[in-house]
Amino acid sequence: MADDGMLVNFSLSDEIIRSKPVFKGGRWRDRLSAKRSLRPRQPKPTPTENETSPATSHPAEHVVEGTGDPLSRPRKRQKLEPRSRSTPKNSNVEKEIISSLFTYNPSAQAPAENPQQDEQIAEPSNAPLPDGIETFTSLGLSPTLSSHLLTKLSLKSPTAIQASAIRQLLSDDDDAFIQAETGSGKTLAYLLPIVQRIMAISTKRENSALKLDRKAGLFAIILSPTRELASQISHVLSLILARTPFIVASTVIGGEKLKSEKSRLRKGLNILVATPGRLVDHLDNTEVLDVSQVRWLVLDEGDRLMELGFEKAIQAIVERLEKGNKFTMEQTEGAAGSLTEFLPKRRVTILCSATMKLTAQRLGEISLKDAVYLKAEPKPLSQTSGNTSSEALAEDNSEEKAFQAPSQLKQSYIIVPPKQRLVSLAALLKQTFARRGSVMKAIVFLSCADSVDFHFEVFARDLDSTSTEESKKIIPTSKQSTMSLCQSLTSKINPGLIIYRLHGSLPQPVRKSTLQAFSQSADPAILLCTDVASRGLDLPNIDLVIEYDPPFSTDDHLHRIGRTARAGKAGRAECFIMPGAEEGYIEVLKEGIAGGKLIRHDAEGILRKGFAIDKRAKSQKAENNKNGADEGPKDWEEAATEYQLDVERWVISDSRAGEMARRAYVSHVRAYATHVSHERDMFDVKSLHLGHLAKAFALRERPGKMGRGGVAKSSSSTRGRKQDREEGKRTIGKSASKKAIDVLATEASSSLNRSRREVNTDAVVSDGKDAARRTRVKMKEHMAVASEFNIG
Ligand SMILES: Nc1ncnc2c1ncn2[C@@H]1O[C@H](COP(=O)(O)OP(=O)(O)OP(=O)(O)O)[C@@H](O)[C@H]1O
Repeated sequence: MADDGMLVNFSLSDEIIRSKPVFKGGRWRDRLSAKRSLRPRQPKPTPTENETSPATSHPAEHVVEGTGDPLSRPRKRQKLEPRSRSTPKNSNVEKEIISSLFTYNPSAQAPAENPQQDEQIAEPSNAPLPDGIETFTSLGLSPTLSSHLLTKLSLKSPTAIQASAIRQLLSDDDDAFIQAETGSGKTLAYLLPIVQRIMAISTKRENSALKLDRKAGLFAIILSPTRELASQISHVLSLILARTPFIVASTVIGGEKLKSEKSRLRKGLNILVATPGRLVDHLDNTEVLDVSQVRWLVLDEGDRLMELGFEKAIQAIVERLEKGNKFTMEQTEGAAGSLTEFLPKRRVTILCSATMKLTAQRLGEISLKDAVYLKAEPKPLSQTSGNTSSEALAEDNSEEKAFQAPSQLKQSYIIVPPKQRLVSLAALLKQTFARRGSVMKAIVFLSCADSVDFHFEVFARDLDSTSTEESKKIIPTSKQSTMSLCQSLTSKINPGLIIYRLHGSLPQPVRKSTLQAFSQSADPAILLCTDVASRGLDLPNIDLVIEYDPPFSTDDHLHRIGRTARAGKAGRAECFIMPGAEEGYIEVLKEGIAGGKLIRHDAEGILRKGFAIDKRAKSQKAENNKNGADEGPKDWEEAATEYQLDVERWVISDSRAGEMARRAYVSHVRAYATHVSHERDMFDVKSLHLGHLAKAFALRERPGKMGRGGVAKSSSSTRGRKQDREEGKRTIGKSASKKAIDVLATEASSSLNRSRREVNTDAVVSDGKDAARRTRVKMKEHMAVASEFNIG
């Protein structure tokens, strides 16, 4: 198999090399063949510098692996690793042969677009309405609540979706389907009318037979797909309820002992924010949880609830509420002076989603009855509500509008060949944070937890010149840490850059504190994360979202980029695309753009800017040159190469780093195989150039063993290592590697299907304590998988 520019470097340690065995006895022919079988194979002669092909990459010559005839490829150019800053000039260290970042890269097929597009920014589409159109009071909220929103939350006027939802939910008891862009204020759109109507009881309580307090009954349940989102909703709720301490809200979302949740439920509460699995658990096992008075069931991030396999759990919850609801229309109608006079006469279900997917529609079918479809549009408000959800869905589908992002969000993509991915990400981040104050926070989405961990270490790594002892004292880097100084990207101008990591495999308290620290950070900060942070999270001041690994579905893309440009603010999003089939995704990205245009960037431009050698560095180099010291990089290409080599050396010399890199690589390839089926022609794991991709993980060879377990075991025994190496060799062959990918793809999808099935069935069918405990354990296990791979 041609390795296409990647050379395999096996270095055998002394342990591996044994003394030659002596063969005695038997026939001489047998002894000879035994000796031969132990003799290592002679490597193919390496071409000399003179024999190598020219360094230039010619698009016409390039053959993408798996699609062309390897024999017709140009011969590989081998590059001798340039001396690093830390390598003395006269060192005797053997020069390594490595593949160059800038040769044999596939070229983009998409034509370059007009660079002037950068200038265009559309009017915000998710901002609060301009003064004078609507106020919270004009929508029917009490002056007390409205003035609280203004003084404590600085909310002057509602957004379009809030205007239509608040008016509807205050005056009618119909079910509702709220669909609006990310960052358009959907949380307050459903919370405010609920709180207003519960508060109304207290204002009239002189007339009422009952007193409104935590024991008065549980009136609203809000379901969220993730704990993070549930905590956020609960936080917003606590802000709104700050002036009404007699209304009590709480959460049951797991991550703490069931006992403490039970004791909170026992004390009584009026609004409950929950994750579906945990709520089912309590409905089954916590007798004090009385749902007989529940008037509102909110399903936030409806499509995500379905994607994570909560359909059966939600069905079970809906059934329990129907069975448990003691109040009837007759009881509540005309019950003047009673507590329930101001509450809905029937249970109202509200489904919320930024995307209109079939899954959300299915959830609507099982939970909504004749729902009103509420949508924020630039149409007059009178036209935005009033449709039934089914009419509206039909209308929406006929438009075939998959999704739309906020119009002021500046969206771009960058075409990066696989070998240059790591340096391009580094360059983009360097460039982004080059000026203090230009960008405060950026989120980088990656495909899997292992990749997040690896890249966190890459960027947090201490490079000789950029970190001071003083700064290291402030934020130490430890193996367990989710936060560190971003030492390999900091510049003298922006020395306080901090990097965070977040994924579903971290313990819940760590996830919570990491998000909190990132949100509250006054310093510029980068969050590396999986899709666990893509839904519903409202993190302040996110200026840039980078999709380093493309999303697993277009909906995920919308939610990821929706972490910026919230509530009318500006924001930028950049999606990494590899040349070739992935370029088909550009058209999909264009579909999601309401105003403005999709901007194209190329790796070269980003690398040029990110690794530009400034004047000061140039004069320093000249000085070094005079003194006979290392010259350092001459231009951006060398600087980028040096950055790459530095990471590669670290991965080679530090066994832990090597293991992380291999794990990240294998997990990434596995995750790549889980793209939704209708997008797999663009994201086909079988068309990945595995050798080039390895370079993006600072690996000079692709990890050989990609089957079960993913990474070659680091066995300490010589036999084990040899065996691993041999197995590795086997998978390096073309057909073997294809097989390995097939295995990965099958493993990934079957494990996800299994997770989904088990979550679906076990979450609900839990009879007895043991079954419930088993369910919890399984849910926990599988939801971690689900959230990482983002089941579509
Ligand atoms: N009327 C308003 N005026 C100004 N800011 C608002 C208003 N309503 C909400 N916001 C702010 O907008 C941000 C986004 O709100 P929210 O998280 O509810 O959006 P969302 O529509 O649920 O987004 P997503 O779909 O991503 O979950 C929050 O920071 C919130 O404080």
